[in-house]
Formats: sequence, C-alpha cells, structure tokens
Amino acid sequence: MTDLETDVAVIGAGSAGLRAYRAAAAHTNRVLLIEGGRYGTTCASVGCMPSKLLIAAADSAHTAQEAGDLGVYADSVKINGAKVMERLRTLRDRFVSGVVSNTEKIPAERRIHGYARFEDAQTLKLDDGRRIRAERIVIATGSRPNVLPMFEGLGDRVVVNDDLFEWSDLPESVAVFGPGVIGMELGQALHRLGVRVRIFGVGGFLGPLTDPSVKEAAEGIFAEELDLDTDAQVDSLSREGDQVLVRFKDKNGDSVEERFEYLLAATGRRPNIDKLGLETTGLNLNKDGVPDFDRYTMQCGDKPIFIAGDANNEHPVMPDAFDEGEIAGNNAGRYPKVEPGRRHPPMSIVFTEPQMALVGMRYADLPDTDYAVGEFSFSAHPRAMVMRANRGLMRFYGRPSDGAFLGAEVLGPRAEHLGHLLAWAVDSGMSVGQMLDLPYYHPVLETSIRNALSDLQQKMQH
Ligand SMILES: Cc1cc2nc3c(=O)[nH]c(=O)nc-3n(C[C@H](O)[C@H](O)[C@H](O)COP(=O)(O)OP(=O)(O)OC[C@H]3O[C@@H](n4cnc5c(N)ncnc54)[C@H](O)[C@@H]3O)c2cc1C
Ligand SMILES: NC(=O)c1ccc[n+]([C@@H]2O[C@H](COP(=O)([O-])OP(=O)(O)OC[C@H]3O[C@@H](n4cnc5c(N)ncnc54)[C@H](O)[C@@H]3O)[C@@H](O)[C@H]2O)c1
Repeated sequence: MTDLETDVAVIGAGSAGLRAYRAAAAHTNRVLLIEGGRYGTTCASVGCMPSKLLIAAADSAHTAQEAGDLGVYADSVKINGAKVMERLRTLRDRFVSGVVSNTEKIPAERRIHGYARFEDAQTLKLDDGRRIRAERIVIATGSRPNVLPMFEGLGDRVVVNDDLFEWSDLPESVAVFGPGVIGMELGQALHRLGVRVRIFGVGGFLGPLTDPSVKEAAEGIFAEELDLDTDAQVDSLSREGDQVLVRFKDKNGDSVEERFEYLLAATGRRPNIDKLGLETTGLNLNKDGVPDFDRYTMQCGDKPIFIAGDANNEHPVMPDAFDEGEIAGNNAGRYPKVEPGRRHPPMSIVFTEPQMALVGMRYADLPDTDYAVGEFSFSAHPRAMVMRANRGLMRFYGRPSDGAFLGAEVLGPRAEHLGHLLAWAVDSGMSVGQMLDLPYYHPVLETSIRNALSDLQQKMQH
C-alpha cells in the first residue's frame, strides 16, 4: 500500500537536501522533503559554524598571549571556558534557528518527518511504516563520525564533534585521535584555550595535505606548538575512573602513560548510506556501499536516483554539498531530461593557524609527466613578517606544455583568502603567465602568490 505519491522525494534536509528541494521545486510542485532528525543542518549545528566559533575564541586568546613579541602586553590573559562555550552555543543556536525557520517556510504538507529507506528504486518506507512512491529520489543523507572499535569501553569519555559543542565549560584535557581536518581545527583551538591536548595520528597524515614538502613544513610548525604525533604508536586505551588512560610510545620510542578527561574521536566520517536499503534499488555499489554516480549530473547509474552532499563521500565539504544539491535537484525535477551541471574546482580550507588551502589539482592528483612545481616559503615574506605570521609554504602546480595553472597546496597566513584567489584563477582557466600579469599591491600577502608563480614559471621554462 502507498500512503503518499510524489514526483520527487528528497531524503535529508541538510545543506544538500535543502538546495535539492528548492531546485526540484522550480520544475514541479510535487516535491517532498523527508528528514529523520532535527532541522538545522550539520554545517550550522555541529560542523562549520560552531567549530569556527571555538576557533574565533582561541585565536583571540592566542593573539593576546603572543602580543608581547610586538611590544604589546595583554597581561594575564584569562580564559573563561564557560563564557567561551556560552557564546559558541548562543551564536550557533542563532545560525541554526535561521536555517530552521527557512526550512519551515516549506509548506507543511511537503515536509515529511521520518527516516526513509528504499524498498525498491521508486519506493521509500518510513520508520513509522508509511510508504512513499516517488518517480525520482534524491539521496542527501549526509555523514556521521566514524567512531572506531578501539574506542569501545571508554564509554562517555569518548566524544565526537557533536558532543564537544554541547560542553558547558572547557575540560582540563583532551586526547585527540585523528590529525585530519576536524582534529587539527578543534585540537589547536582547545590547546589555545588552555586545554591540555595531545594529538595522535596514523600513517603521517596531516589535515588534507598530500604534498610531502607542505606536509613536512606543517608538521614542523604545528609540532612546535602542539603535542602532535602524526604516526603515533598507541599501545592501549582504557578507562580509569572518569579518565581515559592512553599508553603510547613517544617520538624517542619511550613508553608513556597519559590521562585525559576526554578522547575526541576525529578519525574521519562515513556516509549515511548503509541503512538506506540501497541493495533493493539495483544500483551498483562501490566497496564503501556508495552507488556509482556521475559527478556532473549526480545521477546514480541509469536510475531516477540522484545523490548529493556528504552522502556520496566524494568531497564532503559545504560548497560541494551546495553545488551537488542544486544539480541533483534540477535533474530530479526535470527528469528524464538529465543535464550536466556546473562543478567548481575542488577547494578545501582548514581553519588552523597557519591555515591550509588546497585548490584545484592536489599534488596527489598530478599526472606522471608534463607538470612542474613552483614554491614559496613565507619565512621571509615582508607582510607576513610584519604580521608575525611568516610561517608556511605554498607549492603551485603547472603544466609546461601549455602554461596552465593546475592547482596548489598552501600552508600559510590567511590561506582562506589566498586559496579563493587561486580557486578563481583555476575556475577561469588562467595560465601562469596571465596570473602573473594581474595587479599586486604592496605590502600584501597576495604577493606571495606572485612569488610562487614566478618560481613555477621558471620551472616550467626549464
Ligand atoms: C566539525 C565539522 C566542521 C566542518 N567545517 C566545515 C567548514 O568549515 N567548511 C566546509 O565547507 N565544510 C565543513 N564541514 C563539512 C560540512 O559540514 C558538510 O560537508 C555539510 O554539512 C554536508 O551537508 P549534507 O547536506 O550532505 O549533510 P547534512 O547537513 O548532515 O544533512 C543530512 C540530513 O539527512 C538526514 N538523514 C540521514 N539519513 C536519513 C534518512 N534515512 N531519512 C531521512 N533523513 C535522513 C540527517 O538527519 C541530516 O539532517 C564540517 C563538518 C564537521 C563535522
Ligand atoms: N574546514 C573544513 O572545511 C572542514 C572542517 C572539518 C571537517 N570537514 C569535513 O569533514 C571531513 C571529516 O573530517 P575528519 O577530520 O573527521 O576526517 P579526515 O579524513 O580529515 O581525518 C581523519 C584523520 O584520522 C586519522 N586516523 C584514522 N584512524 C586513526 C587512528 N586509529 N588513530 C589516529 N588517527 C587516525 C587519519 O589518518 C586522518 O588523519 C573532512 O574530510 C572534511 O571534508 C571540513
């Protein structure tokens, strides 16, 4: 028995799903938006926004503490953890309520509450037993933290990002597992707010960096400030009263025991697709259970099913959730007319200090031949020195045969802004020569781009 029928069903009211709903609704008014959890999106409630709020407080503390080197003394900087967390939650709640009220502007009869799973390629069953027959379906179910089996037994001492933002005060100590994007952003922020932090990684990975030279520079810089081991040997994890006991080997190979109030699991995220019943759809699933899809149409195989945002596990960041939601919604709305949509060049920004920015082709994506690498270290960059932020390395990739600028990995001050300029250049298909021909003021951080481009141009000529 079918309880509801619709042209398009969008599963998930996150950033990708909301965008998909609006795009689909431009083509047909028979669109349903299905959400199993609370409205508000991951980005606003437990992702982008609360993490940046924690970082804003941490940056203020750090700037004040370090100002002595510039002859400015902010004596006895005091951090009120309760106030930091109160501001975080107040502003976070404001961002969330903005999203919720926008979501609730969608007519109530088009908003369905419940967790959906496929019964076949065009039928969804909700957890309350209702069935929805949909001509086309957009999967926009997001992702969740990947909490590893090794953390079992630590009970409520293991936290993920969602839990951390609910703290009413800052703890004394946190062991961060995973020096990826979340671990580095939150780990450094907590450290700068006076929390004792140690970051444990595996395999030498650091943030999203793939260029060995940039990674080496990053490791050196972050390890000066933080207790960080990107290839830690952890011997055991156990719970001792209200603490987590970590037994590990330090970088000299000596056995160490350290106790922490919490362990932050930041060991990656996994797409919410495992409980969707995708095996009933006839779609081809990859080894992670994600259906094969076309990244320009977001269509899965040749079925009337589309997938957008973190759910497809391709590049789980907001700008991609947005673009993919738009493309998936448009194609689901006007199906069977499926058209390729506009994809922007890949961009990742990590809000540590120094910041990291990866734009366009990463080092790991470079072809075997016909590429050159130019670089520039911020150590002697005049404006960065003025700002006391002259740490970091940028590496640019170009194609000698036609002079194209391919991409970059940047570690340095204000890399969020430098990264945007580079992304806009990649998006416009600019050559290294054209980028060098652009205006540069003095003294600004943007001249670092000219320095790295000049080096790249020389390397390309050789
Ligand atoms: C700590 C953290 C910091 C981040 N910082 C940044 C940043 O600074 N910049 C950036 O670009 N990105 C950042 N991201 C990534 C960004 O938040 C995500 O890429 C983005 O929010 C994904 O949007 P989405 O729509 O795919 O998923 P979501 O917003 O998670 O939406 C998915 C929705 O689907 C619902 N759902 C799941 N399964 C079902 C089902 N079966 N039935 C019905 N509903 C279902 C969920 O309840 C959820 O509401 C961060 C992420 C984290 C965790
Ligand atoms: N600024 C941003 O745009 C931003 C911020 C936060 C999160 N995000 C998104 O969320 C995604 C998930 O973030 P994440 O940091 O959880 O994942 P991640 O993939 O960036 O990092 C996971 C880290 O955990 C490490 N790891 C795995 N197993 C481990 C173990 N047993 N012990 C110690 N370390 C281990 C990995 O080597 C890796 O360094 C990111 O890929 C990104 O797309 C984006």
